[in-house]
Amino acid sequence: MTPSIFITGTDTGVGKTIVTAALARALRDLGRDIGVMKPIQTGVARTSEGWEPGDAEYLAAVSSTGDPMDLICPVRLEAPLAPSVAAELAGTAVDLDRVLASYRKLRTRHAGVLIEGAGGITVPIQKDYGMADLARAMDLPLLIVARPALGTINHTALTAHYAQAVGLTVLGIVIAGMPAEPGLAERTSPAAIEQLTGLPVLGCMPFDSNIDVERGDPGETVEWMIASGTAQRVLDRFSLAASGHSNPENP
Ligand SMILES: Nc1ncnc2c1ncn2[C@@H]1O[C@H](COP(=O)(O)OP(=O)(O)OP(=O)(O)O)[C@@H](O)[C@H]1O
Ligand SMILES: C[C@H](N)[C@H](N)CCCCCC(=O)O
Ligand SMILES: [Mg+2]
Repeated sequence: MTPSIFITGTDTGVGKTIVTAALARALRDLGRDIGVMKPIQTGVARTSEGWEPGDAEYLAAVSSTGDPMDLICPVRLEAPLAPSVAAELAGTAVDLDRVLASYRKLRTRHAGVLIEGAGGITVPIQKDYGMADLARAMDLPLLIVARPALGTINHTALTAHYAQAVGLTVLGIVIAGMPAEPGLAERTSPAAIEQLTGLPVLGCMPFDSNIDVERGDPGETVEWMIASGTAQRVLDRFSLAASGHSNPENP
């Protein structure tokens, strides 16, 4: 089964783009027809040649899906803020019809699509419409990307509980940027998160100094996605959720 997943994070800057790109490339390498999407990108400057590159360009470069950039990233805003706030500053509103039309088009071009949100799950896109509403409108389960450092238990549990409270299915958690020599918090948080949330930590991606976002170089993260079994665990969790069971311990 080819998955479509909405990738959210416990915060901005936690590694959603790095994880989404590596997962998309890994799933494509495993033979899955996957597209990528960054529906709303904020914090990118408009130049005389168009928009400066952002997450969408990294996702496109790493995954090589070959889709037009205006489908991968239909809405861009200059201010490095939540979409609703950035749109208001620009004197506009996020065009949700355009976002959903692009998503539907990508779904016709691929068997599955990985969608990267902006910031965390409660971030507003319009007044009274946030990332969780978008995930629901797309009818997608979530993957949560979290930091390895102290504080991540609380941020991850809050994200998971909020998502589930508004009716979203959470497939699991990927921790991004695990240091080569993890401290006590980094070593113990994954198990604590699993215990607290009842959700699986599907992988702890190592910190990779070879990642070069501007050059579209994912370092070793694609190989890690496959070799660590993380890509396969994501596939398994998606299949389980699609068959109506969200808890692998109780299939
Ligand atoms: N595994 C990793 N190894 C090394 N650096 C990482 C790793 N994961 C993330 N980073 C670093 O953290 C930065 C932020 O990650 P990323 O851009 O994926 O965050 P994000 O959650 O997508 O943020 P945004 O909300 O802006 O979309 C990256 O530019 C990268 O330098
Ligand atoms: C600009 C940044 N990199 C993201 N694209 C947007 C993050 C919005 C976070 C809003 C918030 O939670 O305060
Ligand atoms: Mg990102």
